[in-house]
Amino acid sequence: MNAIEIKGLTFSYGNTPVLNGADCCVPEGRFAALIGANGAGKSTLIKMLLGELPLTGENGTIGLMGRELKLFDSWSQVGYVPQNGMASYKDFPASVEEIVQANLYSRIGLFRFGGKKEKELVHQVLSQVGMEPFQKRLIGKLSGGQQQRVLLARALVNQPKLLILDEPTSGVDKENTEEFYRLIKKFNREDGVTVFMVTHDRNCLSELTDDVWQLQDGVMKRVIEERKGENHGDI
Ligand SMILES: Nc1ncnc2c1ncn2[C@@H]1O[C@H](COP(=O)(O)OP(=O)(O)OP(=O)(O)O)[C@@H](O)[C@H]1O
Repeated sequence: MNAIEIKGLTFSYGNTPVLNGADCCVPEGRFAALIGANGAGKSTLIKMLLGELPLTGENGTIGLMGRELKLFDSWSQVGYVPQNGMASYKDFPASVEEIVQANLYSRIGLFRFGGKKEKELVHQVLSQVGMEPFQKRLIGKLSGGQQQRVLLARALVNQPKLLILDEPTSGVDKENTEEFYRLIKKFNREDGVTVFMVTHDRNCLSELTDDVWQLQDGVMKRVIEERKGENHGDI
């Protein structure tokens, strides 16, 4: 089964076309990267995948986990890590554990507090990403790299089958970037989570990914795998 299947996807902001018949598929269990120049439409494509931008019959089709997007309702199977997720929320009044637990709302209910089981899940996933010691800290008081690890824990707390990341290490230092990559590689290789990651960091491609897709002129093509160890720098 394909975790993601995109066929003939088109999208315009007003009269400005961004996607122009994009096709792509990510089989279950794979680690795929999406690369492309600034403004190529990568974030637009991610927003369409997440149902944040409208998809009509004329825009082509998107399948998630074998279901058409408009019929898809298993959103707890999809984890999402945005770019610089907490950068604009320096004073956000929530602790690390509250941020992660909030993503369990579909099982807890919006106006209820989590029980022992939910708290255990939160602590378990924070410990997997090395952030358990920070669980009581306010999210806005952590470094960018630490915040991204918390957002990874938040995405993983529902044990998703598909993890979508939009430039998750942008603005994060080298050491934290490597740690972040080590974590997602582990979740992909050991737990079988399918990964679809937008990135400008070509150095990570050969080490991490099974497939690399490039978005250019509104269409997607699979590009030849990078050779391990070659340094192509940023796109
Ligand atoms: N809400 C919007 N309204 C109008 N145009 C938009 C909107 N969002 C993005 N665009 C335009 O659509 C194009 C694609 O933007 P998008 O953010 O998807 O590119 P990207 O590949 O993610 O870029 P980057 O690598 O810089 O993050 C750009 O030309 C951008 O200016």
